[in-house]
Amino acid sequence: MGDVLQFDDVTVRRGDKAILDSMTWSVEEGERWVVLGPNGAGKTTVAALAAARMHPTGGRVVVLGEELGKVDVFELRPRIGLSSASLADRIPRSERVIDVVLTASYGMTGRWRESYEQLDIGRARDLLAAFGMAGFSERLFGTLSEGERKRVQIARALMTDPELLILDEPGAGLDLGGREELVAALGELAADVTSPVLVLVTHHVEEIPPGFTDGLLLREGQVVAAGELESVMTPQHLSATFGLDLVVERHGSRFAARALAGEPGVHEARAAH
Ligand SMILES: Nc1ncnc2c1ncn2[C@@H]1O[C@H](COP(=O)(O)OP(=O)(O)OP(=O)(O)O)[C@@H](O)[C@H]1O
Repeated sequence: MGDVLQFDDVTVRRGDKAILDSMTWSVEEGERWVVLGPNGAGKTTVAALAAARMHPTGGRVVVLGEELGKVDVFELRPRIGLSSASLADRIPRSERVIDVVLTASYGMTGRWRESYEQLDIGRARDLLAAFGMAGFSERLFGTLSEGERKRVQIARALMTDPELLILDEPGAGLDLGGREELVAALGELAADVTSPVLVLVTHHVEEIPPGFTDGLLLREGQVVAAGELESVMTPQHLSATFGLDLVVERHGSRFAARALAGEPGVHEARAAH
């Protein structure tokens, strides 16, 4: 039984389609998960369930010890940090960066706690600095680059000091430098024992930060593999997940994948095994 997340036989239906199909998954304290799969695999659906933003059609979802459907989600949500494209779309472009981060804590308390004002501002500044955004506090959110916005969103998601942090495609739309900066920042977060449990949704194995411990591979609403990254990140599992023959390489703490097709040298190397 996962202390942090427990999905038992979870199904989500939309019309006559099961976008998640009998999914079982456990997440424990201290783990750092990556949820990997192609477009339409059900990753965002998993993230929305884990963040208590959606209820399952069937089965049981337990988040931080509370079963969805039996808990007031408005009490549960402040314990979960979420960064996603749909939440980002709701951030006013005219809001100052420091306020984007600070308003996460208003959401938690539902009111402005005068006596905590300086503490909150200090925390927001520290979080922005941790994600390389120290000089951006007074800028308007709408004037930031895509990569800068992603980093502000993660700082915002951490503002309430959540027990669980869910990042749905934080690397989407970033250039190579932006991606590498994000991966490094998430690697630092993963290495910090005081960090919340992390769940990172991505399409790309190259975006898995160092220090991530576990992987959930999804295809068409079903689990292809789940467990320790070492055992999950095989060419067989990833090929089944993405529906094409893949070569998977590990360089230190990072992964890379590419299609086997058009790689005769690789074919020969594999045939020789
Ligand atoms: N409200 C809905 N009605 C019908 N189908 C839906 C609905 N929401 C999601 N789906 C479908 O469910 C499937 C899974 O969607 P989901 O967004 O969870 O996938 P994903 O793995 O996050 O995809 P992507 O990588 O493209 O963001 C998709 O085929 C999507 O079209």
